[in-house]
Amino acid sequence: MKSYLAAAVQMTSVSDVDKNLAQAEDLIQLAVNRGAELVCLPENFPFLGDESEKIRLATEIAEKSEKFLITIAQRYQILLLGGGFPVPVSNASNGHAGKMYNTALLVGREGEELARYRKMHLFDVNLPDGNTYQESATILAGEEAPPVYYSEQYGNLGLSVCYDVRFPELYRHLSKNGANVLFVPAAFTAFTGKDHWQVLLQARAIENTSYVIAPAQVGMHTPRRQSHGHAMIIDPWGIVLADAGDRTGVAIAEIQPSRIDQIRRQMPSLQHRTVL
Ligand SMILES: O=C(O)CNC(=O)[C@H](CS)NC(=O)CCC(=O)C(=O)O
Repeated sequence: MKSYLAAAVQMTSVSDVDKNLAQAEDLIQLAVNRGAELVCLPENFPFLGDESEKIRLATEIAEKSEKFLITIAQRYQILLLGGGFPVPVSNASNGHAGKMYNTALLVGREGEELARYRKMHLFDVNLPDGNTYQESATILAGEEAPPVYYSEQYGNLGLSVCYDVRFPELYRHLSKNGANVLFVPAAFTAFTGKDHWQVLLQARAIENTSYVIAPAQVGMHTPRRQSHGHAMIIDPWGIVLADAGDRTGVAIAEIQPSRIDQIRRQMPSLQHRTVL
């Protein structure tokens, strides 16, 4: 593994797929110009809007998103994570007609698929601010544990999506399988984000002595849907290395193998796990 720059993109996706992909490319270009070799896009990067429109556009969103990730990874010669987009369930005869998986896809420099993960934990929550979220109305929960992509150059990259961050056992699974860089692409609500987002991310970094790369949605998507922002990169000690604040942009930081080794020597908690 080498030292390299990683970027967590922060954007405001709306219900216009082409506009979102254009915004994503602008921000990827910004990150690449600053030297990033691994760039991560947030959950819902190609679409964030009305649920019925998402269902109507699902096939188009899925196709355009995959094509975009492949084309852009090749064009800029980067590793590119698409942090979450709907992919229609292929076998519609199994009782899940019209449902989708909230899918994260990691693509390599030649446009090759490196890893894929279907979000396991669905955000079915009524918030005290009056907003209700029923992700399971349109999304089917993934049934396979998240993968680790083992890279000689970039480290062992563990996948997850958004609400997963509240389930530490998922990250334990990743670190047990060797992950030392964890992706948490998100569209965190403004309401929960202000109190929970950074704390949860730092906890996942500290307890797994791993880097956390957390791209984010920010701002108003619809008149009722606002995201918290603060895309960030956190080191294995839990220190926030970069924070994109509350506007669109990129959080960029160096991922250093020597830092992972150092922290895992200083705080060998992964070696002290007991079976409960
Ligand atoms: O709605 C869509 O179009 C796509 N899905 C999302 O944006 C997902 C599910 S609603 N958002 C989250 O998981 C937020 C979690 C969160 O904010 C928390 O855990 O506090």
